[in-house]
Amino acid sequence: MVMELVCEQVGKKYGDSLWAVRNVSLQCGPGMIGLVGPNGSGKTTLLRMLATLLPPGEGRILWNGRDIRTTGSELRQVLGYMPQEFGLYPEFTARQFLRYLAAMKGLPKSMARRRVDEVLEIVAMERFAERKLGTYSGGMKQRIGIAQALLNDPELLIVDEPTVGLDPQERVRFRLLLGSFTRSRLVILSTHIIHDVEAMAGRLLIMHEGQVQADTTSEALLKEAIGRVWTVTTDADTANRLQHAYQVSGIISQSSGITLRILSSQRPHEDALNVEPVLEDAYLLVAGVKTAPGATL
Ligand SMILES: Nc1ncnc2c1ncn2[C@@H]1O[C@H](COP(=O)(O)OP(=O)(O)OP(=O)(O)O)[C@@H](O)[C@H]1O
Repeated sequence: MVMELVCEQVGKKYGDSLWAVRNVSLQCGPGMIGLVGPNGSGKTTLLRMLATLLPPGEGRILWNGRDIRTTGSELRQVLGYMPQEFGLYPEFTARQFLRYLAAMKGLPKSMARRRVDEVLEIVAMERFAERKLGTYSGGMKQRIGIAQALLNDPELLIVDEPTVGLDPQERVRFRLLLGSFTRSRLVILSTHIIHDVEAMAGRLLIMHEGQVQADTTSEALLKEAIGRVWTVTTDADTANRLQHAYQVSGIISQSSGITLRILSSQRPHEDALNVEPVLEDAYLLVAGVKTAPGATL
């Protein structure tokens, strides 16, 4: 089965001057791609263009070699999309809601009933299928969001910030669930939290101000960060000075002093110890983001 998504210098401008996405060129095949970047970096805009919900202002998007501007309905047949916010009808049960969406997506009635049961099973929600959506937790709602995106057994699954609002346990469950889909599909998952994709995505696209700043892998990112991550335990004044002078990826306050995790090519302090990077350090080095004080090590 061919499964290729290509972006050729794709751009989108809102109003006269704000380029939400600019000059994005990509070639994507099966597997999971993590689209990572801070809020406002253009992830949603790019995903909406890929999902045919927004026409590109510039450039072309090709699915299996054909421009989706003219063959959008073909792509929509094999597309599952879970937007950042989707409307759930609180009075519907999960089963009613999914049957309704299956009908909207044009699945024949006989097939729809079976498929609704299948997707409920995939997201492990059969037990709650007769409960009203208004009574669901955030994690349960997200599972239904994924279930609706899977109704047509999509080749291309696009998921926009699925873990926002989930508690840590729900996050882990959700990651495992998504990870199980990737084998025979192209899954694009956007997040501003690198942990959401670190174990699953073979490829990471780091977005910054509408552009793909890095097209890389977790391993390559980590490799680049070797030798550039330090910890130092010091007094409050020195810690304060270091925080202003360097990029900091973590802070812990202890009775022995304040321990900073510092990202720097050079040793930031004579007592600083070089430590092994984790993906978050590596990402912050590329993204150049200063972490707010209070972040954990
Ligand atoms: N409909 C719109 N009209 C005007 N500006 C918009 C619109 N949608 C997004 N933007 C702007 O475009 C830029 C990119 O936004 P976008 O939502 O694509 O980023 P994002 O990385 O998905 O962020 P978030 O996770 O916060 O949604 C931001 O500056 C945003 O304010």
